[in-house]
Amino acid sequence: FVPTRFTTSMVQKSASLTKPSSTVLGASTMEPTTTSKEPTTWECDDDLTECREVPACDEEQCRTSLDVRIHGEWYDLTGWRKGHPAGEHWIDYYDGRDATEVMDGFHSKKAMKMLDRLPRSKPEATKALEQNAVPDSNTQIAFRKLREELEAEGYWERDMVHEYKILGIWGALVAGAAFTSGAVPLLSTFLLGLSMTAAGWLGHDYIHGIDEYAFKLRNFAGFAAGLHPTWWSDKHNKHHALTNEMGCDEDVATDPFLFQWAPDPKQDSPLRKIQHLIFYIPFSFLFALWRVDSMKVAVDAVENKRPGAKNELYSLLAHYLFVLTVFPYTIWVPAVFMSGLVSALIVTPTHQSEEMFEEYQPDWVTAQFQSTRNAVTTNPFSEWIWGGMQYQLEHHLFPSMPRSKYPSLRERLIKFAEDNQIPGGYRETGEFEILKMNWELYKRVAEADAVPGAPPTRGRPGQQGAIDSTNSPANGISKAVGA
Ligand code: HEM
Repeated sequence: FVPTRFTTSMVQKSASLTKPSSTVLGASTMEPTTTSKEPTTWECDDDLTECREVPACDEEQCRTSLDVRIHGEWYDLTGWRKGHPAGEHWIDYYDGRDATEVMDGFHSKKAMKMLDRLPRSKPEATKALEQNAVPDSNTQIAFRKLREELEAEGYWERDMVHEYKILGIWGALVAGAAFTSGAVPLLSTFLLGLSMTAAGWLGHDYIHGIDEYAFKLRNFAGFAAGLHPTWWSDKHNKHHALTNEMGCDEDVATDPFLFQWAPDPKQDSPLRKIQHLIFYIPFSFLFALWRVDSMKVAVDAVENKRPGAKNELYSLLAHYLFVLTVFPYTIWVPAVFMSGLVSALIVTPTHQSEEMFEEYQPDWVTAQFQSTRNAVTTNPFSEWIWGGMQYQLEHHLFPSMPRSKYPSLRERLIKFAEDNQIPGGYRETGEFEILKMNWELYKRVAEADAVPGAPPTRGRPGQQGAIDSTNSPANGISKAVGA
């Protein structure tokens, strides 16, 4: 962890010369006469009466410092950002912001300990950063206390009987599908479809997990469901960090087939008007599309040398080798569509009918309560097939906690919501009622007129867009204090 600072002198020089109404011309336009080896740019006043030569800087060089607050302490992550195992786009987004909840939510004990070795922000920067950052709310502070209590009570310890039971059910379904594939193809398709949905939830558990058991099974999603762990981690953790944030959370970016709010006419689609009548078609494609995305990211991850990329690719190849050898395509293709439909019916209603946010939500805890609704299951089959997603709020607040612990959190979270006066409180609705709520939303949006200027579903700066550091609230501060 030796921090290597990016060049800042060029940035400060460039910043001091920049005027709001200036035009920047590329070197090729103005033919600079410099002999410097550094790339240069010319910056001129609007009327071109006065031009200055300024060194150009690429994205990396232009970055000043990257300061993130975690548990009340500011860390300067500038030198380390490239070392972040999940990619620098994650930490860039929190420049000048509080990242306590995402840090606690996504990381192992080992990662939390690494914090001790990271450099703290300069004291002169800290004061300015603190003034500009949104202060921690009482709800966030109370939530951190609750988390500490739960950790002390052993809520992150796995119940291995439960783990082996759910893994065993998956194995039995695959075996059942294989044995019946010749004699009873319809039953085989049904069992294989159920196994794929179950594999999706198990893979989800393991990739979120922060213990040795989960780390060992990280590639299960690739082998058993054909879903790539890094692809899933990027997409799904973004959904956890920025739940229902319009333009950032890809789980609510389902257009042009399904819309959760009336779009701008430019983003509209004729399909919207009938979305409540055809929703099951895009739902059925969920896993098929995820498999295509998984393959793309698998290759990309190997090319970009992301951690574990080769093994993740092999797990996908092993999956296809297995299903193509054991099952005829007339069984496994329909099974992919069936499992997609079942999984989409489960994942969509717990967020889509709740609050959508046009802006970044600094109080992540309150935002999770406002954007999430639990489903109350009515029978043991539902309790199993929902795969822990019925406890969506517990899962969103504590993504790395084993799912078997969620039911016992209900009373505590109800009290937490009351004590902290969270708007809407602890939200839960019967499993069929919640599906109806989702369908009614699709219908309402289908019947609404397009709204000029409505927020887009994609393309707002989220973690992936954060590499453009203009999005960073800390940008100006770092320059001002020369940090
Ligand atoms: C600033 C906000 C941060 C965000 C939003 C973030 C997000 C993430 C995400 C999404 C993952 C992937 C999790 C998975 O797929 O299992 C990850 C992994 C990881 N991150 Fe971060 N991260 C942040 C800061 C940090 C910092 C400051 C450190 C070091 C102190 C760190 C160390 C790690 C490590 C070691 C992993 C690998 C998994 C683990 O051991 O927990 N991250 N991070």
